[in-house]
Amino acid sequence: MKTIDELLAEGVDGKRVFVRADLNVPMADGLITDDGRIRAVLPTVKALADAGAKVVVASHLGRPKGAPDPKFSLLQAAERLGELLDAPIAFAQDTVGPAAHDAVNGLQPGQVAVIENLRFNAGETSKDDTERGEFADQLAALADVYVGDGFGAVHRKHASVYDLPARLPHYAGYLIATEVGVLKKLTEDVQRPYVVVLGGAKVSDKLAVIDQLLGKADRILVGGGMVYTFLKAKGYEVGSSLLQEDQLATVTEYLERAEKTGVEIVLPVDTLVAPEFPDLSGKAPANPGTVAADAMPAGQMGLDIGPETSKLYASKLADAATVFWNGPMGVFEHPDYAAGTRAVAQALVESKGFTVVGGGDSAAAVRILGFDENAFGHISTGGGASLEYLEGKTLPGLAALED
Ligand SMILES: Nc1ncnc2c1ncn2[C@@H]1O[C@H](COP(=O)(O)OP(=O)(O)O)[C@@H](O)[C@H]1O
Ligand SMILES: O=C(OP(=O)(O)O)[C@H](O)COP(=O)(O)O
Repeated sequence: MKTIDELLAEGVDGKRVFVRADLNVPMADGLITDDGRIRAVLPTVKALADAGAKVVVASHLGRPKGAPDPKFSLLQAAERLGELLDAPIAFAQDTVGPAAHDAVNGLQPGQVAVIENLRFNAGETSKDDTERGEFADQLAALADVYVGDGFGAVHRKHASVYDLPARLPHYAGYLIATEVGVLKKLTEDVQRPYVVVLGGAKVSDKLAVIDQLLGKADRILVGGGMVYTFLKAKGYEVGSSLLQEDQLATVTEYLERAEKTGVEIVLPVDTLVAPEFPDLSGKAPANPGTVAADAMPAGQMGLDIGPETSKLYASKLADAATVFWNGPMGVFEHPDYAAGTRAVAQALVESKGFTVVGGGDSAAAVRILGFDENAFGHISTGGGASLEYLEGKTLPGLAALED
C-alpha cells in the first residue's frame, strides 16, 4: 500500500487530490454532537493542503436512500472542517454535477472543497458493479489522485471506497495507516484474556462478526440493541426491542458453539425498559423501569443494560489483557440510558490491559460522557470496519489501496 508520505514526496502541487474521508459524525437537532471523525482526518487534509494540493474531501453521512435529503447534508461537517483547519472551505451542493466541478475548478493550490454526501447518489452504495462503476467514473473526473482515509467505511464495497481508487493513482492517508497499525496488533499478537464487548444498533451487520470472533476472543459481552436477539433466541420475551428475527437461528448456533468451544458469551441479567424510544431532542426524563432480562414485559422496549449487568460486565472486564469494544450498551444519548455505556467505559479506563474502543457512536459516547481519550489504548473511528478487520476479512477499501 502506498502511503500519503510517498505521494507528498512525489509532489502534489496544483494536483486535485480526492480524499475519501468518513465525516459520518453524530448529529442531534441538526448540530454535530462529536467532531472526532472530522478531527481524525485533519492530518491528511492539512498535509495535502500545505503541500499545495487542491483538496477535494468526500464522505457519506448517515444512510440516505440514494437521493438528496437535507437531513443528511454534509454542510455542517464541511463548516466544522473549515473551523478546525482555520481556512475557508468551498462546499459543493452536489456530489458530481456542475456544482461539484465548479467548486473544484475554483480551488487554488492549498485550498479545500467538500462535496455533498456521496450517498445522495444511488451509485455509491449500489450492489450493481456497473452502476457503481459509472458513479466512480463521475467522481474520478473531479481529481487526479485518490487518498483513502475514511477508515470507518473501508468495510463497504462502495463506489468511492472500492471502485474509485481503481481509476486513479491511490494512496493511504494517515488515519488509515494509524488504525491499521493498531488493529494489526490485535490480530497478530493478542494478549489474553481477550474480551470483546458488542452493542449498538447496527445489529444485522454486527451479529455476523460473532461467527469469526468465536474463534478468536475468550469472552464476548453483549449489550445495546444486539442483546434482544440473543434473549429472544433463548426463548425470552423482548417486547418491542430492536430484534433481528431472521438471525435467531444463527444466534442460537452461536450460543451452542460458544458452549462447546469454551468461549463465554455473557448476556445481561437485567435491562432498562420503557414503553417507547426516548425523545432525544428535549431529553425529558424517560423514567425507565428495571426488569430481569428473562422477565421483560410485552410492549416494552429495552434501552440500556441494567445496574446488575453493569456490575457483571465490569467484573468480566477486570482481568482482561486485551479489550475491543464496539457499540454503546444503551441509548446513551439520553441521560436515563447512559449508565451501562458509562460503566463499560469506566471498566476500560480501570483496566490494566490494552483497550480499544471503536465506532462512530462508541467513540463519541466516551467523549460525550466525559472520559479522557488518553485513558484508552486506542479510540478507533471505525466500528464495523474494525470488527471486520479483527475477523480477518479482506476489507474492500483497504484491498483497493493495495498496489
Ligand atoms: N437498546 C437499544 N435500542 C436501540 N438503540 C440502541 C440500543 N442500545 C444502543 N443503541 C443505539 O446504538 C447506536 C450506536 O450504534 P452503532 O452505530 O452500531 O455503534 P457505533 O457507531 O459505535 O459502531 C446509538 O445511537 C445508541 O443510541
Ligand atoms: O458509522 C460508521 O460505522 P460504525 O457505526 O460501525 O462505526 C461508518 O461511517 C459507516 O457507516 P455505515 O454503517 O452506514 O456504512
